[in-house]
Amino acid sequence: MSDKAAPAAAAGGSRAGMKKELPERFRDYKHVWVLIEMERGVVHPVSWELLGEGRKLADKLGVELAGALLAGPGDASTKAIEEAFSYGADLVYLMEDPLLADYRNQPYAAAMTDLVNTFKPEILLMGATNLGRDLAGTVATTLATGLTADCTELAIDHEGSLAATRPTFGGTLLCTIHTLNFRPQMATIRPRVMAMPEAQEGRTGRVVRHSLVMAESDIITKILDFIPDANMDKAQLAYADIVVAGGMGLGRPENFKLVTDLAQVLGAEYGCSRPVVQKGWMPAERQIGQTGKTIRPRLYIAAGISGAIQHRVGVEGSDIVLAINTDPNATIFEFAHMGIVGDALQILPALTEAFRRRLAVNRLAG
Ligand SMILES: Cc1cc2nc3c(=O)[nH]c(=O)nc-3n(C[C@H](O)[C@H](O)[C@H](O)COP(=O)(O)OP(=O)(O)OC[C@H]3O[C@@H](n4cnc5c(N)ncnc54)[C@H](O)[C@@H]3O)c2cc1C
Repeated sequence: MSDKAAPAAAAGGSRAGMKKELPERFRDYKHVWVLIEMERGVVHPVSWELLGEGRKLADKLGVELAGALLAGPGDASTKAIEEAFSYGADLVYLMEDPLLADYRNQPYAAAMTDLVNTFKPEILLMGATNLGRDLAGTVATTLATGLTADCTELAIDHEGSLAATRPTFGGTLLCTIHTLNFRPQMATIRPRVMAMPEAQEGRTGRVVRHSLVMAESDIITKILDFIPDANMDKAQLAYADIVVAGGMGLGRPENFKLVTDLAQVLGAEYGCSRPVVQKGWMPAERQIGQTGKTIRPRLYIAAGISGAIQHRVGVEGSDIVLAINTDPNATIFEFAHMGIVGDALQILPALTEAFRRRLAVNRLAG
């Protein structure tokens, strides 16, 4: 690692093979950037997912991939930087300042805007998290650039523009927005939509330090206290190893206890399909699918869920999908890895009991 500034462009000839020549005013804009979102020393995993995706975009453009890390002094930045390199970053732009220790829109937006104006990223990606959504809007407005929010897919089109896909009209359509005429081209991306990249141990890169020019007296918000986030379970659902979900096939709200019982025995998170939320049987943060959470667990158990496309897009990154459905022709069996044709009201409690016994035996066996 070094504190030297980055070279002007990556080796490999930038924009090779792209059809459109860039306007003169865009010539200085290089690199694909990802915000490494860190709060209280903990990096949000969406940052690594975006570095994995950013790597593909940067390779397509023939430019470098950078992480932008805003942190308070001693916020475990060294570990975060090493991880960023291992997940594909060539360099990390680091701003360390006491004003960046905890997220506040004003200093974070000032820091990000200054970094962008100084180092000119071509593409800037952030997670569609609470922090990312709040920050990206302010940064895009300040920079007078376009922002495609809540994306589910990213690509580089034949002109070398970012092509960012997101649901629109309440999820009834997917639209792809091409942002060739903006710099930086900004997008927020939903957690878990992109696969987690393989870490390459020992991979290293450069660190470029930059200072924040701001005083506490410039900031209109003050942090008085921290209150635990009542919605933390949302994040846990998206990143859970095992998820058990129920759909309309469960018939009545009381029957969702069969889902939560199995989830509890397996140490899993639980979720549901959209009509279940619309009926008020489960809270909205438990909805899985195109207009809910995207999940990528090792095991997804779907009980009484038909497998409509809007549900499927939220679960198809799961390693194993186990479907329980009375209808042998249900769509979910087209993409499930394992299926049980039968009544979920009987099968769920049977699975819960079987797992309970097995886990008890395992515990006794040490
Ligand atoms: C714009 C838009 C966005 C959407 N976004 C989402 C989204 O994010 N997530 C989402 O899930 N949906 C979403 N939907 C809705 C989606 O199209 C489906 O309507 C929904 O997924 C169906 O939910 P379901 O499978 O629970 O219910 P149903 O389609 O009613 O399916 C119930 C299933 O249960 C089975 N069944 C019945 N009884 C039993 C039993 N005793 N045991 C086992 N199986 C049984 C049936 O055979 C059937 O397959 C969206 C729709 C639109 C238009």
